[in-house]
Amino acid sequence: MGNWKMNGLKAHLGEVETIGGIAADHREVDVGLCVPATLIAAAAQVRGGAFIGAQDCHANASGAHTGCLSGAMLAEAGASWTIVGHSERRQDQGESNSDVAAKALAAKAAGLNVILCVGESLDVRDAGDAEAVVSAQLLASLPDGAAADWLAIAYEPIWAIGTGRIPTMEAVDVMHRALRGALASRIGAEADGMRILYGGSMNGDNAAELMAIADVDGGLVGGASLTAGKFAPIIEAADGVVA
Ligand SMILES: O=C[C@H](O)COP(=O)(O)O
Repeated sequence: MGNWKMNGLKAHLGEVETIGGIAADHREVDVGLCVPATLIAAAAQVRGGAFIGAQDCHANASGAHTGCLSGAMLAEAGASWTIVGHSERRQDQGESNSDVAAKALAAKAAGLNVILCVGESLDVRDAGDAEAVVSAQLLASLPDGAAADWLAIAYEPIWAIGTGRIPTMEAVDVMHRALRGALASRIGAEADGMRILYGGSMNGDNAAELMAIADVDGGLVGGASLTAGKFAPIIEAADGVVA
């Protein structure tokens, strides 16, 4: 899944169209782009084989929430997915774990699939507490009724986002196993099928190795999803892992 964050104008819809065409050639892989809300409707017109997603969803279905968008609005515009709980929103908008769980439930109620993000700061990583802290964050953010047919998790170490740095493959493996275990402690066997994506400086050079890790089921990709040229090798790497 690509996350365009606060990037993209109508001039960039050609990238959506090209990525949609590549997605159509890789049907074994679920490919999507979470574009700015202003582009959802137009992107949905040219999406080809790619899903279109939003980047946030309000916890309420309607009401006096100036500047916010409900799940129904996002779905009507053409989104079939939304991200909730991205670290940039947790930080910039002060979203708490319970806010994130409420947003996920509201998105599900509107028929959206959801990617719920978790991840640790560099201080937490350096202190050696990352698995415990992120597992606790996940369980505190997990909505009631969490199930693999509508919810995916994205593990994004905050210090790896947009920095070109990634954890060692071993560290990713250890974290994803821990998150799978945390999920299992709450939802039992349903955890086996829930996709856990890795995010944070994934690119065409590291995607294959990251996605070959047993409990890594895909990627949440920022910068390298902005152009078809950079996103295509990641889609191809995912297809190679599926094959
Ligand atoms: O949502 C995507 C992530 O924050 C990763 O961003 P990045 O690939 O630019 O590091």
